[in-house]
Amino acid sequence: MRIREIKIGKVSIPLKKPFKTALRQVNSAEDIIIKVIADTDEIGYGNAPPTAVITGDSQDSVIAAIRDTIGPKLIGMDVDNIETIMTTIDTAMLHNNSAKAAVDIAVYDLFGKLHNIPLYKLFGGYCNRLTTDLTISVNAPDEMVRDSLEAVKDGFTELKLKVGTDVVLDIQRVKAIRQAVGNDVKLRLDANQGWKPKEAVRTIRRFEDMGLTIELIEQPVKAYDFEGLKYVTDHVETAIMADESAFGPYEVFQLLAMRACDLINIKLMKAGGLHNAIKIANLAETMGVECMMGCMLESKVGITAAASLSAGKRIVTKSDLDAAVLLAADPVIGGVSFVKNELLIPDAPGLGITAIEGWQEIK
Ligand SMILES: C[C@H](N)C(=O)N[C@H](CCC(=O)O)C(=O)O
Ligand SMILES: [Mg+2]
Repeated sequence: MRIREIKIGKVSIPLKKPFKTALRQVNSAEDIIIKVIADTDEIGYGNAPPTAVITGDSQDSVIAAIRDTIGPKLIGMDVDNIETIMTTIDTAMLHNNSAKAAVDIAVYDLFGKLHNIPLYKLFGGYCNRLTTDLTISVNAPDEMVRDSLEAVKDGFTELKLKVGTDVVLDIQRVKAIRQAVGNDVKLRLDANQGWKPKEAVRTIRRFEDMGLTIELIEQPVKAYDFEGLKYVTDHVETAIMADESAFGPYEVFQLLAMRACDLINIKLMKAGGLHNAIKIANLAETMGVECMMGCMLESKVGITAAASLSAGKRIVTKSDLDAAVLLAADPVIGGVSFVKNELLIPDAPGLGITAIEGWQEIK
């Protein structure tokens, strides 16, 4: 099976509610969905939601990287030679990790189809269902309480609360939500780089003194501030997770060597795809550091790829794969299915995706 052509399309999917973090606010998921087509007419699907504030990628940069630089190098390559394909993607250009991720996911999808194996089994087959949290956007405390209660009513037992805009408000937010949802719901926080190191320590200690029982806190400080992240990790009891700091395998290697965090959030769009995400999981496992599989605001293509890796690997013990739940529509036929807070991974070959409704090629 050889790669014959790569087609690129855009989808714009409205969100059920505006998505707000300390870094950005959006009302829709703007995803690039690609088709890598083999000489057998088999299609591998991949996606790249450009998240400029986190990865530096825009729609135009993703399209140009795939169309003009990465894609042409792959035409005619044998899908069975996946190791060489992955090196070709990785070395085609610097950065542009979301574009690389889209192509990498689609090639893995084809590889799974070629060998008639679902990707979660290819990656280790540890389990075939996952529990995801649901993200609560950062808003006024009463609005976040309403959103949290609605999520619990819908069956979510783990909530990821966005904070990081104002420490005084953040304490009010978390206190009000803990009081409203009770002690059986797990609360994880994501500050999306919004705090300074000392401010983070003071705030997290307040949560601890108030007995708010926070499972983990994602990315309290700036992505580049590894020393600041370590300072926070060393000075609080609560588990600290690196997200934006934990970009690709090299950054994760550095964070692990520094013991700068307790947990790693793996995202395909930061890592540049499944190939590098596997390296991250292996590095973390070597150091005994558990991982969460996270996502951007993206279609079910990327969620299925991320869920397949998460289900395959034992070291990935947590999932923040809620993007498809936040979307008001799902154009992806096949892939993972959602039952309340559970993702069920299909046993079909590759990603198990058969079509994208309304997908239109852009030239
Ligand atoms: C959607 C997911 N639950 C999430 O919160 N991801 C964010 C970044 C996503 C974005 O801004 O599009 C995160 O973990 O920081
Ligand atoms: Mg995060």
